[in-house]
Amino acid sequence: MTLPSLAETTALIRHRRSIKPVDMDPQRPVEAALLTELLENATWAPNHGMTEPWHFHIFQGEARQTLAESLQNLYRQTTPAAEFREDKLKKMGENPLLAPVIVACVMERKGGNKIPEQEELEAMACALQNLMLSATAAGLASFWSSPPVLETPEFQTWLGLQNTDRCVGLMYLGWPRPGLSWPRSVRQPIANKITWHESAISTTNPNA
Ligand SMILES: Cc1cc2nc3c(=O)[nH]c(=O)nc-3n(C[C@H](O)[C@H](O)[C@H](O)COP(=O)(O)O)c2cc1C
Repeated sequence: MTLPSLAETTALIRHRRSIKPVDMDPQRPVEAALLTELLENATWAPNHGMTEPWHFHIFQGEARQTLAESLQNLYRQTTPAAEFREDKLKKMGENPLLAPVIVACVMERKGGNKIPEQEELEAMACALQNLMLSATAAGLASFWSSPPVLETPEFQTWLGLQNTDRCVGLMYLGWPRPGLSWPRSVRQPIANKITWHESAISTTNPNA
């Protein structure tokens, strides 16, 4: 097996962008075999205790309309009046119809008393990054959306989740619409984010 070089891996990681559903081609399907491969790659994420806490609910075809209507109904039902926004409601109805596939990514709690929930959520984030990088490598656009409605008991009931499960996001996947210019992004210089520890330092608390 030939592994991608570091330069190729770097290029893939830096090429991945959040591409909104409006920039996807809703007419062009994502083949089931490809989608399955991407989701299988997601499951190769690190996970403490090998609990493999993921479950993926795939919405495509007419199921997207059901998802859109349900998101809108749940948003109306669960959003406090002071936070309610017409533009958000509209997007919830539109977005699922703009992408050919939406994957509701669920953390199914498996760790019991041994593995903290936080660690199973962290494993989910690793899985979603695997999914987005694999999608990017295949030429697909991806977008991780996490509207607060996903955290409501009403949404959990609608999707048939246990109350210990958490839907960490809706992953929109699709082919980029023809003519899309791939968005650019920036990151802060890495030097701002690193502290090197090399010389001997005191092992006692200097403030003690
Ligand atoms: C946990 C998580 C949740 C996110 N939820 C949303 C979201 O609800 N809406 C949104 O516009 N972007 C969301 N994003 C995408 C970020 O906005 C995006 O990653 C960021 O702007 C950097 O852009 P890039 O992905 O192109 O590098 C989410 C990302 C993560 C990791």
